[in-house]
Amino acid sequence: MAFQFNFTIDSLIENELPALGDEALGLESSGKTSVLESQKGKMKEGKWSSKECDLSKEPLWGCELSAEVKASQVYDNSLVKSDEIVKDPKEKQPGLKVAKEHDIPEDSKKVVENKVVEVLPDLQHVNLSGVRMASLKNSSCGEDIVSQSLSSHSDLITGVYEGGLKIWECTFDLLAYLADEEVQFAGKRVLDLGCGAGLLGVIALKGKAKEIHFQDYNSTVIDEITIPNVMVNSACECEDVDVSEPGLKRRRNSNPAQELLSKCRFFSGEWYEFSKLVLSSKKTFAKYDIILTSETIYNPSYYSAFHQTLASLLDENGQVFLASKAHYFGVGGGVHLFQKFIEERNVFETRILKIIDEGLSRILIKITFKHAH
Ligand SMILES: C[S@@+](CC[C@H](N)C(=O)[O-])C[C@H]1O[C@@H](n2cnc3c(N)ncnc32)[C@H](O)[C@@H]1O
Repeated sequence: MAFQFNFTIDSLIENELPALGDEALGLESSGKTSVLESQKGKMKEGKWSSKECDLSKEPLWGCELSAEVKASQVYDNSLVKSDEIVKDPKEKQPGLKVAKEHDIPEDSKKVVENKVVEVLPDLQHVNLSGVRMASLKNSSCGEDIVSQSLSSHSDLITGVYEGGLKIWECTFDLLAYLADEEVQFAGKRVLDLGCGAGLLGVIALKGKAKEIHFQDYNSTVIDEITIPNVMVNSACECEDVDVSEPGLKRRRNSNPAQELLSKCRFFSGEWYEFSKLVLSSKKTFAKYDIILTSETIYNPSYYSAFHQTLASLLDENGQVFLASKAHYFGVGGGVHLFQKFIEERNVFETRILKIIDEGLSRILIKITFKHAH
């Protein structure tokens, strides 16, 4: 697949919407360069390194600490039972967006048509500015999150849009860690929780995971970004397979990209609702061996739902790899607050895997059940 970058769409958006800041356009770093743009320059080196990322020193912006968030910082110590979805009564919930499973479109060409594909080391993804631009033009249908994000000058609108239209920098930290530590996915059931672009799940797919589920709050993100990304990477993965290799058996008429895609399921919706949906799904559901999650603990008012989701969906010997900034200014969450929350609940234990100390620290942690062997 050709390497393509389309800077025209980015500049088109900037020209059409001159009053809006970089953040509103999903450009995460300070100045005019996005994390992704900086990655393009690093691409030739062919391997992830968190040190190479152009990392934002900027706090999350545009979000006032609401009364809702402040209220949710009072936690109760009740034990979470892993098989029940019990909402914390003290928690004031953001809109409980109903969860749904998304069908995988049959015509993969249609899904990626009019989308520009960019290449990162070992990965491809659709150009996000292009998707935002196209969504703006069709803003009369669906969730309309792009125009809401633009008009509110925010990458996060509680209960409306939760940030999945861009790739956040801790994703790159976790990608680097998974590669460096050669974390094994073969035969595993994996969830990319709060997936956005879904690059973590794509790496699990490439690592021959048995089953990969992708969840994002917003259905627009799943339809316009996650599914296309999984599709382009599945197709690309299959191009790399030498079918003439002796001994490589393949069913006649089988479509290898389709086979890879059939390992994937896609969900949108709020975390409590998502957990309920998969646990009650008619399709067989086995708990996840690995949950990958990046930049999902910024808002303390979601901690109860997040914790409950991990507790109800993680296999008893499973592990969660979580990447987060140490602190999210404005929203109030962060690693230390979340660790404190976990300690108080007494269900999981956490271990710090890596601290990336460049300005605002970013931290990778592993979460396992306390009783895991
Ligand atoms: C800041 S984005 C990070 C996206 C992606 N993981 C990354 O690192 O690029 C946070 C993600 O968590 C998910 N999320 C946040 N709060 C949620 C909630 N209460 N229920 C369901 N999903 C939520 C959103 O879907 C969103 O994609």
